[in-house]
Amino acid sequence: MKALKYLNQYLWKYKWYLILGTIFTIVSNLFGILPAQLVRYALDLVIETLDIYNLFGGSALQSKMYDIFAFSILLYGLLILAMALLKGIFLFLVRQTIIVMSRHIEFDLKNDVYKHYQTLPTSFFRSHNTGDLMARISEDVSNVRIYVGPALMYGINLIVLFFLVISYMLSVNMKLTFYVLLPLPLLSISVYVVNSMIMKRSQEIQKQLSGLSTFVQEAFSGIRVIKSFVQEDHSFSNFQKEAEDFKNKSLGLTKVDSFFYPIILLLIGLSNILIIYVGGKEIINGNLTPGNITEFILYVNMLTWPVMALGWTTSQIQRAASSQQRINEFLNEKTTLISDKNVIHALEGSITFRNVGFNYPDSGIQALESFDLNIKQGETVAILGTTGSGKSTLAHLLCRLYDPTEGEILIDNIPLKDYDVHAYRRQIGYVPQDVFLFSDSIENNVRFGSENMQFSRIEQAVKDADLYNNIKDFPLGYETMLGERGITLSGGQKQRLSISRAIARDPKILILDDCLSAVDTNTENIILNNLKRIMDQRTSVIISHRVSSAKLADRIVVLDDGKIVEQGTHPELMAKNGAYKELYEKQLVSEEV
Ligand SMILES: Nc1ncnc2c1ncn2[C@@H]1O[C@H](COP(=O)(O)OP(=O)(O)OP(=O)(O)O)[C@@H](O)[C@H]1O
Repeated sequence: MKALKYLNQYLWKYKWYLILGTIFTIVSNLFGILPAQLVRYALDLVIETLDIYNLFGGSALQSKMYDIFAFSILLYGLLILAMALLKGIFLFLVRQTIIVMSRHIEFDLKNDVYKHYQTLPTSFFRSHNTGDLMARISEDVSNVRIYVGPALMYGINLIVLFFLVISYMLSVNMKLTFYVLLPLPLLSISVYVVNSMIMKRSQEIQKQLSGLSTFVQEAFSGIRVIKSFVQEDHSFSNFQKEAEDFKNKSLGLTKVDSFFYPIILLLIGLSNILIIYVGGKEIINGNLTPGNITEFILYVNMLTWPVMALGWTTSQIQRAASSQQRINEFLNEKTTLISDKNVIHALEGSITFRNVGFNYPDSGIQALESFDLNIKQGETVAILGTTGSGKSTLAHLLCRLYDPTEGEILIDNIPLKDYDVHAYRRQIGYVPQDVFLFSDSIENNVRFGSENMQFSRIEQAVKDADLYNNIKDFPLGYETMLGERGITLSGGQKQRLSISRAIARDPKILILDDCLSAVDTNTENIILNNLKRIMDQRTSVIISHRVSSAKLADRIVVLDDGKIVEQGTHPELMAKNGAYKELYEKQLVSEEV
């Protein structure tokens, strides 16, 4: 329950909706209760007048009496109708305030969670699956919305109605009120017991649903692998297992739910029997009129729905509390990639790795060890190495997706940790190893959020990445839509589009992480030559496992197991007869083959 405190800030923000909603709830309930009294007046009037009416049997006065009597009944009827209409209007206003408030809160909370997700480090996204992230921002926020919307509305309604109905009941007859309310403690206990069971089962269902979404998301992201390995049946049977588990858990919840309503109806029925029995005795004793009994029955039935909703409301509140707790868990996660000084500096582009060591926090794998490297402003450095030697890790550290666990990185002799993260990243062009394109047009994928980027710049970037001729051949040109992960493009085209995106923003430091692996050596040459031209006076770090990518670099650094084993120019390294030469000759032979 404590977790729900987090929502108070939103309730405070939209307090007027809540205050007005409460006022409308009180008014609508008043218009709901008054008809019960009108029914009592009308019924008592009928019973009392009927005797007098019969007394004047046959006389002219009787028909006159009938007219007055009929008119009075009609008036009561019209009044009851008017009250129902007014109650309806105010109920509409209750929904227009409290439910509208809940939608505003849902919107704010979703935005806050999304905004917070974006501040979290990459390690966070590695240690939590996408299904879980999605579940917390969608289902959990929806559960919380139900608490600040319908649950709060029914809760306020129940309190107001209870207060009004019970005070009216007490004013009519204390003894009858006592008997009518006798089953209430029993009701509360059963509501509590059943709700605890509902709660436990709902949590299990929620967990299962998160697992199910992760499974489906992963299966369809990897659908090509599933199909090519003919694993559809296997994948389906795994899905069925998960879905079956979900179904069984849901059925368990339905079973508990089905107990809930009959219990409440039984207890309400018990109250009705008590009214008739005790009320009947009170009529005999002359303390009550038949109108009072009808009024009481109406009151008790008026309480039926809110009392039933009480169970639903408490279970929703508990469900919202567990959802909010899950949301808070993520909201309490703080990024470690903070900067005390927030230096904003126009980069020149010199990079220094000083005794850098790095262990991945989630796996503990040491990817870099005592790594020292100086890259001058304007230099093009190629990083070569076997797989798993730590090349991509260097790119991650340069983009400050992680901080080194030892040593430090200096950019223009200022520690990278001191830079304002966003201002720094804006001056970096990073092409990741696993290309990611958005389901949007080619133009928007290159522009990528830079609304003011001139089209000529996009066009030039596309030309420099040697993608221009391909785009020209597409019927829709730059407007060609790319499916999820850009499946309409070939691997090499995707890589080139990703390069265009990085160079279009005119970076001061360009980091290419093995992003020429899917293009042929000829295209690779064209791109590298263009990059040499556009990155003149700017720094480029070209990571690759192919020596061909290194040929235009000013310097080549060879990595092995997180350490530099060789560095120098191509002729220098060839003369060394070491790892580079071995790699070069191996790749040359395989290319010739
Ligand atoms: N996010 C991660 N979490 C945990 N360990 C990681 C992560 N990324 C990489 N590693 C590990 O760190 C080591 C270096 O990986 P890195 O990706 O830097 O190698 P690489 O040289 O770029 O390899 P490749 O050429 O195959 O991409 C590897 O042992 C790898 O398993």
